[in-house]
Amino acid sequence: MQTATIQTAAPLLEVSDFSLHRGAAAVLDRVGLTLRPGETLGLIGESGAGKSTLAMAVIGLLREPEVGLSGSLRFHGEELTGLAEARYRKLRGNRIGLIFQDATAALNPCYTVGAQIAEPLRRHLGLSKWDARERAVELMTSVGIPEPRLRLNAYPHELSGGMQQRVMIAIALACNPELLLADEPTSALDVTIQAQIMELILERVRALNSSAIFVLHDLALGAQVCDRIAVMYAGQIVEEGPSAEVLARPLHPYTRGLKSCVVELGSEDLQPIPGQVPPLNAMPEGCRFAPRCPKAQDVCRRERPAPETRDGRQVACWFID
Ligand SMILES: Nc1ncnc2c1ncn2[C@@H]1O[C@H](COP(=O)(O)OP(=O)(O)OP(=O)(O)O)[C@@H](O)[C@H]1O
Repeated sequence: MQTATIQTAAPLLEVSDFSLHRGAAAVLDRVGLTLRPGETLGLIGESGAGKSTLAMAVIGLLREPEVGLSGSLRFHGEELTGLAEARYRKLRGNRIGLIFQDATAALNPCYTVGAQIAEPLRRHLGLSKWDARERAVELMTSVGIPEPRLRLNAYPHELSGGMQQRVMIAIALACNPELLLADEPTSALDVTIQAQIMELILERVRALNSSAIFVLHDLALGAQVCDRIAVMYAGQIVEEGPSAEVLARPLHPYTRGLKSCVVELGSEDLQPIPGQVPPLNAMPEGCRFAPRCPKAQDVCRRERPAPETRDGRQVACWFID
């Protein structure tokens, strides 16, 4: 979709001031994001930043009373926090698809892959057994599974990791979802096929004109495959904006740190970010990055900076250059 069209379209997903607590700990702290139809967003950050937690909350797999929720998650204007499970079931696997990082764990070992691809087609689209089977063959072809008719009857363990991931992509996209959540979709795969699978997901997302959120560790990969990037640190979004600009000129000190890790990797100038992410039960009062930030002043330790619009992006820092 053209960038100008995307910018004016009504949001598909709107996350505002959204927090998620596990006990007293704010795993997500006042997160804000907007995703428009046809847009791809990379959610980038270190392990433990809260990326998967946000994806799981959007798809309704982390709900009250298991966790505490506040703020708002809207899908096509419909509030998702507090949505009845029966309603969520109509969205999940239908209008919102999900790809997990580990297909072996996500696929049911007791059912053939054909049955697992056909299930959402029958449940959400009401296809007959025969039609669902034929559509499953088409979907398997579209994700590059050779001899799909033969493989319909295979159990997950009979397929390679890459083929299992292709099956999961077929399931996630079976009902042409408007939104795809892909949580580290290639990290459990061999390096040699990671790029192929990422390319396949992007190609299918574009073909369906769907929106997608990719949960990733890698800033450079996120910038390469997504229209926009949101950088998360310790449960907060510190910077969000168009990928090329965020990568070329990061404004938040944490994004800069991530970039220097990527760009300098393998060279003698590698500059790892000093220190560690604080534990959930000991988060700093103000900016959560302050203890590791080279620019931190008293105000950073005292008060959390609100996101500010700068050069077409949102940056949460007291000292943006
Ligand atoms: N079931 C759980 N119980 C308690 N704490 C949890 C649970 N799952 C996640 N957490 C904590 O929530 C925080 C966010 O975790 P999350 O998995 O969302 O991060 P992430 O950015 O997706 O990391 P990764 O890239 O490693 O998946 C972490 O501090 C993690 O330890």
